[in-house]
Amino acid sequence: DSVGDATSSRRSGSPSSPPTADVQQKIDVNPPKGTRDFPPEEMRLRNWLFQNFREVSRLFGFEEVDFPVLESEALFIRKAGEEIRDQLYCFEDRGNRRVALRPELTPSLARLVIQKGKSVSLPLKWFTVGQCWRYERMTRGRRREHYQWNMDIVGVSGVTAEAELIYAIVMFFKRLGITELDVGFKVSSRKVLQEILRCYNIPENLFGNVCIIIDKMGKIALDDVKRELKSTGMSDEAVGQLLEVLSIKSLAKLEEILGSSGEAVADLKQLFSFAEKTGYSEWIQFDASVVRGLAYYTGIVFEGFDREGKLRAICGGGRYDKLLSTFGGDDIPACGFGFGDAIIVELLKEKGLLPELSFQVENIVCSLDPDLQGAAALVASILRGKGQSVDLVLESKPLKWVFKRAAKINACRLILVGTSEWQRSMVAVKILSTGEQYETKLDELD
Ligand SMILES: OCc1cccc(Br)n1
Repeated sequence: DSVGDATSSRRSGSPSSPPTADVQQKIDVNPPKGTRDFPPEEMRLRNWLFQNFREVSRLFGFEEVDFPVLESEALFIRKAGEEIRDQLYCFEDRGNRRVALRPELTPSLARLVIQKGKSVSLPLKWFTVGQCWRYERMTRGRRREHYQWNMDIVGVSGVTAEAELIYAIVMFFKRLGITELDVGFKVSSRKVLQEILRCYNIPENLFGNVCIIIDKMGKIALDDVKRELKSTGMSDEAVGQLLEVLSIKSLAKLEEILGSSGEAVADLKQLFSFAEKTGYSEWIQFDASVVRGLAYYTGIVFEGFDREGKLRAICGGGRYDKLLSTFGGDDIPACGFGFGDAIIVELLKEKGLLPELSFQVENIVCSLDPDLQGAAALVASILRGKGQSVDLVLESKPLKWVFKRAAKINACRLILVGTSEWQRSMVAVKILSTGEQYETKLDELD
């Protein structure tokens, strides 16, 4: 119906004004605030990064999926006061539907899993790399879009799933030359919070809100965190005890406080044991203050951080066992993570690990005689048919211009279609790195 809308507005709306002869007011050539263009050099880096996302996902046996950037707004409306809600890029479309540019990918994944229902066998291991949006007041000058790599495991209730996800990210870091001396993962479980809140008879329905408030620790003043916690109805004592537990950095200490019978300690001990056995325990550490800022996490949560503390969280994820059922789906356990494309590039720059990615074309083909432009196109198509890249010079240009362009596009070979050679079904070849040149029959050109 959007086409109809467009047409109807043209039919009923203002007639398009005839093209004016004078030069139009120059348009703003910058992309919208908070968004980025990807010119060739930036696009090469982005493709390199995404290729690494995809290769790690392949190594772990995950299948690629994708969803619309535009989703029903309802998918992201959660009561718990999350930042992601405040910054939702949402609007009413021409069909009077409330829609939003997705701020994250997990709700879309949950929607698709429910939609697929019994037609998909569990466990599902899906990954995606997708652009996500937030409408943030530009006062903070932050981006409004980024690309996120997500890996999700649906249908596995044990922490082997979280261990697998964290290990996938460890392998990704290793591929890029980032080591455990550069980054680490803070790991905790929302069940720690749950067990504390139960001790203080805090109602379960406040759980999400309390998590969101705690996630602000370190981002807003501690007194403001305390005030927000009290505003949920928590007593001073409960707030004090909660903050005390959240400062715990050792699993042994946590076990002293919570005992060893609870699920929180059991899950975390198992996760650390898997990390030990898989060989990445030096990458992870327990930190009770990690809760993550999304209301739907129910168990293990983790976030990647740079040990120099210069950057915001590099990635983050956790278990969200109730998300599918809150959407009306079955009660299926799930966990996953999101990994943004911007912070990692800042880290790579910091560490001097940005790759050198140059553009290269194998052949530049040109004819010096305008009557042989067609012949040059034939030579190009023969080479392309053999899987070789060709920059075909499309206008009659002096040889000096051709050599300059050959250097610019990093061409390996220059193929010249000249009048005398062509009459003998030959072309001239120049290897640009060595200067070696020779003639060859067209059908022997390889
Ligand atoms: O990490 C939160 C987020 C979501 C959407 C867009 C951007 Br930029 N950042």
